[in-house]
Amino acid sequence: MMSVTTGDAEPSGSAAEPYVRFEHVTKRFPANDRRGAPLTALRDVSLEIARGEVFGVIGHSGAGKSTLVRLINGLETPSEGRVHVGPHELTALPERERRGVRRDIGMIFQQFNLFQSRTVAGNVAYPLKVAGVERAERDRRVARLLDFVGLLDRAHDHPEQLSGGQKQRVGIARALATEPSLLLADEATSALDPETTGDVLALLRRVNRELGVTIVIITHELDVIRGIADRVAVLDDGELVESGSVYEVFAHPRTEAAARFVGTTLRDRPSAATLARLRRTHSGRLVTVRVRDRSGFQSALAGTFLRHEVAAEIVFGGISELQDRPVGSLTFELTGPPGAVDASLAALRADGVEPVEED
Ligand SMILES: Nc1ncnc2c1ncn2[C@@H]1O[C@H](COP(=O)(O)OP(=O)(O)OP(=O)(O)O)[C@@H](O)[C@H]1O
Repeated sequence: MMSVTTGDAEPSGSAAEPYVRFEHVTKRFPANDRRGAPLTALRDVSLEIARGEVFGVIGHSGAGKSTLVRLINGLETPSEGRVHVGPHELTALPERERRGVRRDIGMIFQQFNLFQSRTVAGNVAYPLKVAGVERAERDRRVARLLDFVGLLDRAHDHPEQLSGGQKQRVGIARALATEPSLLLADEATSALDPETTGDVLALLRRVNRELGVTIVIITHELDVIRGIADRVAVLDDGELVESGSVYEVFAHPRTEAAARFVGTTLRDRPSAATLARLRRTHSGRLVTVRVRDRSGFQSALAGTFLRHEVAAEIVFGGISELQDRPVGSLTFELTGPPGAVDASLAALRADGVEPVEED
């Protein structure tokens, strides 16, 4: 492990102190032409990001994710509301001090943004040069950083000689060079294949856990959030529609927008086509139940059906894991004496399970 210090950052999970705070932030951009209405990129967004956590922001293209990042690093100012980073309220700071806050924030990008004419070591050294760090100390830090990201043996190569994943490792080393407390990752894995994405996320996890750096990761990919984030906010058309632990938001989305995101990757209700196929081979009533993270959940289900003399056959669904907790849904074909199926469903509802009858 390297000995890079990161200010007063605490290790992941131990702190609830808000580090980044949005208070009713709205960001409008002027219309493209004189007669058009201004464009609202973010509408009344409030959120808190704790020191030491990995916070994901997910949303479709144009949802306002990059605008949110640019408000955190002070490259944009809110039209309404306030943005706090650490003890500072950004809008209240003069530009010179805002630059100081920015120095404590590292950034990585989808297209890596490396200097092609500089070597790997030269890219990592660049921010240290700008900060006036003297040569010997610079060399020491660059070597430590390249060792940390596993690229010490590529120090003298140029970016064009590297794979996408390696380029992003250089990007990460460069972003960490000035020992920031916060790392902003804007679609940092979107140009990478799934396996390389996994490697880069694992590295970011180490940055968080071993160096105590708070990470805000912006993405349109659910798997990225599942792979790394502690908490997540869902942005939809400029509005923050839901936020919470990754498990809460993805296992039990409360809004249509979050459910749309989740439904595309987590196993959920059968599609219309699947349902039509199931109907052809199953004459009983089809009922879907979301898997709950509580012990004995499935035996309780089985017990309820048994008590009501209802035969329950699983015909669709599955269970996977999210943050080490079970998540998924099961579709049953239920058959039994008159009234028994309804009675068993009423018993499930009384027990807090929400069976959904497929029509
Ligand atoms: N400087 C700007 N001037 C005018 N409109 C802007 C500006 N920056 C962003 N927008 C608009 O604000 C909205 C949100 O953009 P933003 O880039 O934040 O979304 P995003 O979620 O990051 O999308 P993507 O994933 O495609 O980058 C878009 O409609 C965009 O066109």
